[in-house]
Formats: sequence, structure tokens, C-alpha cells
Amino acid sequence: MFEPIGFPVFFMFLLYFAGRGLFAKGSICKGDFVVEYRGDIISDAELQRRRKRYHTSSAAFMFEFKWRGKSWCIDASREDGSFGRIVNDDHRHPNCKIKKIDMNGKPHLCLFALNDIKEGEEITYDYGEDYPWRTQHI
Ligand SMILES: C[S@@+](CC[C@H](N)C(=O)[O-])C[C@H]1O[C@@H](n2cnc3c(N)ncnc32)[C@H](O)[C@@H]1O
Repeated sequence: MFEPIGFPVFFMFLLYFAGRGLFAKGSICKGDFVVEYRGDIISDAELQRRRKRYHTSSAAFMFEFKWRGKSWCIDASREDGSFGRIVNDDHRHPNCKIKKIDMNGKPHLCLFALNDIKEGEEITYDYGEDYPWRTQHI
């Protein structure tokens, strides 16, 4: 698993429009690894099984993606204290980008800084699809 360098690097804060958000405790340089979106790495079949059991609040933590021609999902619905699952969406000015990293033949979703990030700035990335909140607040 990938660990952020120089822990503690983040703090959590409650945003009126998005629930919890992740914020930088110190400055982060462009290109730096920031945090991993951790959870269970599951197949598409397992995703369909879990989807039937989950409440929508848990389903919000299912990250679906394609990797090497197959559909995958990181299920981060468990409150395990990891930071990646707390990062919110910003499709206009994200400061991080998700990259798929191969580790022992399995995909890991890692966030890297798109630009220098200042202390106190919220960590964000573009979730990549259209989400209802994008038209609900500016
Ligand atoms: C992976 S969670 C992110 C952490 C979440 N804010 C929390 O409190 O646990 C994804 C959920 O956060 C909320 N969210 C993320 N980005 C948002 C945004 N820009 N505006 C409003 N809600 C957002 C949505 O409810 C979404 O389903």
C-alpha cells in the first residue's frame, strides 16, 4: 500500500455542501504522490453483488474503473480511517489526478498533485462523470 510521506499530512473538515473533506496540513509539490484511494479491490461480479446489499451512502464509496480491458472497483465503503476515501470532487479546478498504479498485478488508485498545493487547501480530483452536486452549488 502507498503511504503519504511525512505523516500527518492531512486534516478533515466538515463542508456544508459536501460532508467531510480532506485538507493539506503542509505544502505539497506538483507531481507529488498525495494519497491512495484505499479499499477492497473487487471484480465487476462482486460489485454487482455488493450493490444489491448496500445503502446509497455506502455505494458513494464504490470507485469503478477500467484497467487492462477489465472492469474493476475499489470498494472504500468501510470507515477504516484511510484518507483517500474522504477526497471530494472538483471538476473545474481539481488539484490532484488519479493514476492507476500496478502493484503485484493489482490496480491501485493513487492521487498525484496536478500543481503546488498550499497548506490548508482542500485536496480534490475530478470524479470524471456528471454528478448532481455539480449543478447544485457554485
Ligand atoms: C467518496 S465520498 C467523499 C467524502 C464525503 N464528502 C464524506 O463525507 O465521506 C463521495 C461523496 O462525497 C460527496 N461529495 C463529493 N464531492 C462533492 C462536491 N463537490 N459537492 C458536494 N458533495 C460532494 C457526495 O455525497 C459523494 O457521494
